[in-house]
Amino acid sequence: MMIHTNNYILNIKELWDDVPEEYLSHKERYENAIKKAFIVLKVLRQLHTGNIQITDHRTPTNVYSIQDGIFRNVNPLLIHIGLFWSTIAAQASTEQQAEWLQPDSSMIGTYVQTELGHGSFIRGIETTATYDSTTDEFILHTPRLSAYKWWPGGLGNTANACLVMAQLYINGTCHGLHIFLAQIRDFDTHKPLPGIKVGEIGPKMGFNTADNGFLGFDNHRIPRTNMLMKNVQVLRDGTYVKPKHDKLTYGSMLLTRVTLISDLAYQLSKAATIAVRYSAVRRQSPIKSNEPERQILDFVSQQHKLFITIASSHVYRVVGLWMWNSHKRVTADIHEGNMGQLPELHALACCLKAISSRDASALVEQCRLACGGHGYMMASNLPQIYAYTTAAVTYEGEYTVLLLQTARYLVKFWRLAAEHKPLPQNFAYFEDYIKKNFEQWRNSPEGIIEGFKAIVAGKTKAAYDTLQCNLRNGREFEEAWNMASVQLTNASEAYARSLLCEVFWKETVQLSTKVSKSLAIVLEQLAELYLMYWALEKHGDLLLYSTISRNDIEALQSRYEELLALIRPNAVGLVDAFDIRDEVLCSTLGAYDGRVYERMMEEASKSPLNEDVVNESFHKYIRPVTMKNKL
Ligand SMILES: CCCCCCCCCCC/C=C/C(=O)SCCNC(=O)CCNC(=O)[C@H](O)C(C)(C)COP(=O)(O)OP(=O)(O)OC[C@H]1O[C@@H](n2cnc3c(N)ncnc32)[C@H](O)[C@@H]1OP(=O)(O)O
Ligand SMILES: Cc1cc2nc3c(=O)[nH]c(=O)nc-3n(C[C@H](O)[C@H](O)[C@H](O)COP(=O)(O)OP(=O)(O)OC[C@H]3O[C@@H](n4cnc5c(N)ncnc54)[C@H](O)[C@@H]3O)c2cc1C
Repeated sequence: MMIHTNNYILNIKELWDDVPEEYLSHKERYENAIKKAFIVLKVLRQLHTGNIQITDHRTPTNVYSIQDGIFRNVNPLLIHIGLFWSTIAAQASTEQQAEWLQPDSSMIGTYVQTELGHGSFIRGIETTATYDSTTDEFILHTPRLSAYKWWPGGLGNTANACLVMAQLYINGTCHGLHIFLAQIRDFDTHKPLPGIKVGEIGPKMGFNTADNGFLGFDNHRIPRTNMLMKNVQVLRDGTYVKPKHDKLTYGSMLLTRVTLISDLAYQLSKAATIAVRYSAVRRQSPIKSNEPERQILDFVSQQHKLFITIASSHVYRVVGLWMWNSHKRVTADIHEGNMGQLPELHALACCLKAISSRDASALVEQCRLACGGHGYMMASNLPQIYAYTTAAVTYEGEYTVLLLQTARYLVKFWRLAAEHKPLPQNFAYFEDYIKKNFEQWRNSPEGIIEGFKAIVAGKTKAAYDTLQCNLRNGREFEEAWNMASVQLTNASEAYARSLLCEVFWKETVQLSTKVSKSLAIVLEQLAELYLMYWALEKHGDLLLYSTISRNDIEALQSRYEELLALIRPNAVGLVDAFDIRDEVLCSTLGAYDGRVYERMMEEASKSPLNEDVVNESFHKYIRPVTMKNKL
């Protein structure tokens, strides 16, 4: 059968709610989501086996985007699809993959790493996997409460299998963290297997259909061959065969951090679409006293809040793709045994994941605020998009922790520069900074990119100098590092900003040669706006570390305001171009037809509190008090 994915899925009635999910209980929400998840999974399986074929162009992001509309929240199978299978595909041996990656597999899995006591510092994970050579098995064990797994999506009620991160012990020697496949529930009855304590962790700020769970093992045995053995092996006699790089086990986190950048771009495009369309419909006060009320989109301060969101969505889409391609290249190299590019990829993924999630959640919240009171309604969908987006600042590596990873990389290159040792081309600007080879400031995108590099160099130098000073004062390295950590994270943030500006500008200029002149103009305006916005936000840093002057900053401000005016006529067209269907956007404020007030009233009529003209609580609680008072 040939189908168009969007139309096919959108026409499955059971996927769409009559009652908005906010009115459901915690339990009902899960049950509703799981019903939909398995309808979607069935379609995905049919696509995989070729039983149905698609006629539309499909990328991982837009399949995911349809799901976003269906669930309005999170697919409880998100981790099964996004992390469980991909980790097996990346880290299991060929034989294991042949056995486990069957399209009709009974396994519903999740990725189980974080514990009650440890999330960021994964070397501190306490779950153990001890090899028993007499039975050729690993014994999974949770030694204490803090070692309980806590958070994995889909674990609470749905998964019957999982990939567990645990400390590997062989003959009393700990070999560090490894990944094991463990069945946790019976495939037929779904009851937890003996030795497994599993459940759901309760309501959260968002992700309430994600079925996050806890898990403890009481000496639970699995076959030796259930350790993921592509990069590392334990042989039958207990011999440990080391991996080529000891962080290959962390590969799933690396891949997810890369993927997340594009997902955040998509969340931004949803928020921008809602807020810009609403701002074109909403009128509030005249600008000149003799005029009718104006669309709030005509207020320049409103444009300042919204156009940066449109631009940032493009930035993260472009940079997300750039990172995806780098990841593909580096993975192919690793496959050939060459690990040389892995540290750079890790450093880039860490700071870009950190900054993209932080920017995206701040901008989604800005869009919500830009919709005034109506943005506070769940029916605007902005609160849900915010709750979803802000979680990404924490999961898959907490913001500060990831910035500190990138700082390690920057400090290494600064040390080379300080010791006048050869530097790779992409860090040549460290040497220029040391030699005070400062470029004359240019008020142009290229000038801003150079300026941002000067900030990276200046902030890395400041952090490095503080680190050295702490060491000279007799501190241990780790303590000296902790004392310099505010400056180290600042340097990492600056590095991410310089990358975002440079990659986005270069890619846009290239793309502009391939599209119509009129489109090229708009794309370049957006890219320029992005660079100007951040130059103005960081003008204090530019004054500290580059040759920018007060006059230059004033000129940048004027150009920025000029760009807002130039983009204004295309603002609605730009968000329409994100091409997000109403069913996926799920917003009374952001629908394509602009019937904002009608839709708000329609949604309000669905409130169970409007079912009865007089709610029964009146008779139970209100009347006895108010009538008594009257007597
Ligand atoms: C369309 C699809 C949309 C996708 C949407 C996805 C939605 C997802 C939903 C939510 C799912 C969430 C899942 C999770 O959260 S899973 C749990 C994630 N947990 C974390 O990320 C923990 C963060 N902590 C860490 O990663 C590590 O603890 C940390 C890196 C901080 C430190 O590790 P460790 O202590 O082992 O490191 P060391 O200090 O010993 O060594 C540091 C050196 O190691 C290098 N390194 C670290 N990580 C990596 C890596 N991944 N790859 C390569 N190299 C790595 C690092 O550079 C250091 O090197 P140097 O010593 O040379 O500096
Ligand atoms: C919605 C959601 C879904 C999740 N899904 C999964 C999942 O599917 N599977 C899974 O295994 N896990 C999952 N997690 C867990 C997630 O990966 C962790 O919460 C995350 O890695 C952060 O760890 P933590 O909670 O221990 O925070 P902590 O590390 O305790 O952080 C608390 C604070 O301490 C600071 N801090 C910690 N260490 C340092 C340091 N070295 N230097 C400076 N500051 C530091 C942090 O910056 C932060 O401010 C999920 C979490 C959420 C919120």
